[in-house]
Amino acid sequence: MTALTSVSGFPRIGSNRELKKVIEGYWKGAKTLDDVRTTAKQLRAEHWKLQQEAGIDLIPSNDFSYYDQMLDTAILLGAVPARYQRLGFDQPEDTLFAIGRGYQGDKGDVTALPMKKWFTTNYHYIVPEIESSTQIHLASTKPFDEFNEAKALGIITKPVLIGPYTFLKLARDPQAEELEFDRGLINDIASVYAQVLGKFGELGAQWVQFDEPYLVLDKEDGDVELFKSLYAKILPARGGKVKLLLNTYFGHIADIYETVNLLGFDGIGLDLIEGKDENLAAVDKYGVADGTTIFAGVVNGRNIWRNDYAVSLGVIDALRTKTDNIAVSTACSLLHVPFSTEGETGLEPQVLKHFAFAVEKLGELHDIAVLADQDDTARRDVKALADNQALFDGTRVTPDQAVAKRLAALTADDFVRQPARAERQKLQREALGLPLLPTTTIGSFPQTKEVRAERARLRKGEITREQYDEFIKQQIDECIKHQEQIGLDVLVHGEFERNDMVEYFGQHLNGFLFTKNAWVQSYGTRCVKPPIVWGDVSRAEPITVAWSAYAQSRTKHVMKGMLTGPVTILNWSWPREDVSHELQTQQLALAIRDEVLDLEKAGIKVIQIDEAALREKLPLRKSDWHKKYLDWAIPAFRLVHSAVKPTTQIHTHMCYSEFNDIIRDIDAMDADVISFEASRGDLVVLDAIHDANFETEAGPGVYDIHSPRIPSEAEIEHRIDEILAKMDVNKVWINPDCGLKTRGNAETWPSLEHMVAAAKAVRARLGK
Ligand SMILES: CN1c2c(nc(N)[nH]c2=O)NC[C@@H]1CNc1ccc(C(=O)N[C@@H](CCC(=O)N[C@@H](CCC(=O)N[C@@H](CCC(=O)O)C(=O)O)C(=O)O)C(=O)O)cc1
Ligand SMILES: N[C@@H](CCS)C(=O)O
Ligand SMILES: [Zn+2]
Repeated sequence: MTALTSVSGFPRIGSNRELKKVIEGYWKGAKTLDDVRTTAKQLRAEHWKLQQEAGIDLIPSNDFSYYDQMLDTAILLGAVPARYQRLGFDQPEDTLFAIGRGYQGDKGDVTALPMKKWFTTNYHYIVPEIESSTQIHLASTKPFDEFNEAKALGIITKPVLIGPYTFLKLARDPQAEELEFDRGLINDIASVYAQVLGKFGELGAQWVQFDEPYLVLDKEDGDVELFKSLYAKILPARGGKVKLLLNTYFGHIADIYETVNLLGFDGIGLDLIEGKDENLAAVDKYGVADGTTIFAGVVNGRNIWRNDYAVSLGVIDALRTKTDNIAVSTACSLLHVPFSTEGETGLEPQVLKHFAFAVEKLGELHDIAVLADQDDTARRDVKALADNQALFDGTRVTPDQAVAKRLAALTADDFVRQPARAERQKLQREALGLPLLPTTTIGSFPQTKEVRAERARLRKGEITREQYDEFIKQQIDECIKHQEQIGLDVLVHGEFERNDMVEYFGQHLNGFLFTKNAWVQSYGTRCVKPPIVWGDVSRAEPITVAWSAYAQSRTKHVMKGMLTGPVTILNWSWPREDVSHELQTQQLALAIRDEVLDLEKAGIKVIQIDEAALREKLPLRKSDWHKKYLDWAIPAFRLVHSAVKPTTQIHTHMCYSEFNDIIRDIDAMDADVISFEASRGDLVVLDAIHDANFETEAGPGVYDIHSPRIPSEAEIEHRIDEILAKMDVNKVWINPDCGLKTRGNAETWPSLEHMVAAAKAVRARLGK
């Protein structure tokens, strides 16, 4: 019998981002809630049928979400903060959207719940709040409704839920530093999950999947106990009717595998891509309990490349020495890959044959499962295996010798900027003549419908490049005029010419390929279309120089150049798998270094090199931080800027501020200034800045740009005071959290006006 095939989760946004379009249409008043529900139902049916046709045995349900699966879980558990319930919406979707994106209208004024990165992905989840008054209970029928919906189509799905351990570890108590896992909360949560299992048993589900990616992180005191107490209560609820798959991904669970194995789950999902060696070693050491099926995650849910069947079969053969109960699975949800390669007519067939998006990965699961049950001799006759092997024989691209030569010629000095930072900071203060507490922004200004529409017209050939450039220049002019009017100190051009901060750079570099439609959900309805690293990377032409030079020519103020750094370009692209990330990042670093030096030549005195994704891709296990990442990521950043003049001020930006543990590594980037997000946790980062004697000047964001809310001047002044209590006033910059591209002009300008006024008020109080 062929091994079972299982999919952890499927993209829900739709082959043509139908879900995004209908929901955004609803928000604008152009679509009704019925339209949203109808599209959602059609998408679910379409996705289930696609998987059925591909021969998948365990097809997920409840992987669909209007906004985010973590938010759905909070709603399922009754963890909806009172302020959203008080809005009193009739329709549950309206409450859900208010939690996800905030609400300002006749029913009230609430900010959204905060978002965070979903482990090391570019997907953001909503961070649930559990207040002491929260009564955890089974509060929604969504998972059951979707199961029944599929059942009515003749498909018995495998419902998927975020597991209780991961939910609790990611939730927070708004009134406390840390969520207290007291017995009551653990019992209440476990009891809801037990009810869910029982109910699925009654409805006729055969398998239910609980996702516990948090198990791949290092364990803190009490974590293993928490996990065991939760599941000791949940597992008996199977009642012999339904099987429970404990699914893990984004790494290995070697440190808890023995415990998990002893608990008697019906299935254990292991990531055999990112956690391959450690997970295989754990299975080898502790074996597999009788009655447990290993869900072998061999099909990568985070890349776009074809699976190497020989490697996957090698993994399955190794597992077979321990158990015959194996299901072939995706290593994580396919949420993180684009929908299908169909329609990517811009790519040569010779290139496209190397790609597998979500739909193509279904075929791979099926092929691997069929091959897994054959011996070596029989496998040799299978065409699918021979065709697959051919993809991995030989070299795909001709190496670029010039790039290799340039890298080989680098010396240790190329990674060190001279003179030392303290000396540079003095020289820059004199050269730039900025006031105390200088004000600036992170780079982008609102990417309005008008800006995007003009770019769409250029793409369709409806306007010429000259007309488009003229339009962008007008946008820059207006943006500069406004910035001057409100009195910002360091100006930006606004990034109007960019579709995205990574795709745009890829479009100007050799070695990249682009898709038409390979969108991946980033948060809510927002998607990204990462470019693909196909060959060796070098700069094809100056990328931003003309725009920055134009902008500088329009003002007497300092105009900040705006670049994306090498680590972020790689992390938000689809990287090659035939060469290391380190090498690809170095190639990118040289390309961006060329751009930095050209900007300097063009008279740009302040250059920001965004490394928004540097913190995000920090390995999940601390033991991997340095040897697997920081030891090459930080030097790559230094390579980008080491050759500039002492008076050229280098800024960097990170959207994520949880870098207390790597504060010295951030300082070792040797930037002159860093700006970063400053939501709730950041007071802690300010302590770290203080304690570590952080050398880099810093701009902890003084207001949250993810919300349309306009912060008052007093509020920002208070925030600046909080910052000054922890930092040397001579090293503080005043800026928002992140770029303003997703905001509207209506809220952007008053917010910035308040920010500048607050900075001036504090300066006046300090007598400066
Ligand atoms: C800073 N962030 C970024 C991340 N990752 C990136 N790669 N880029 C980032 O900026 N990660 C963390 C954060 C938060 N994440 C995001 C992600 C996505 C957006 C966003 O605004 N996305 C847009 C799409 C952006 C884009 O590529 N726009 C194109 C047009 C694309 C399009 O839909 N075109 C239409 C036609 C145009 C029209 O008429 O409107 C079409 O093809 O049908 C462009 O500008 O040219 C989104 O809408 O999802 C923000 C933060
Ligand atoms: N310069 C970019 C950084 C975003 S992380 C922007 O302002 O949008
Ligand atoms: Zn940012």
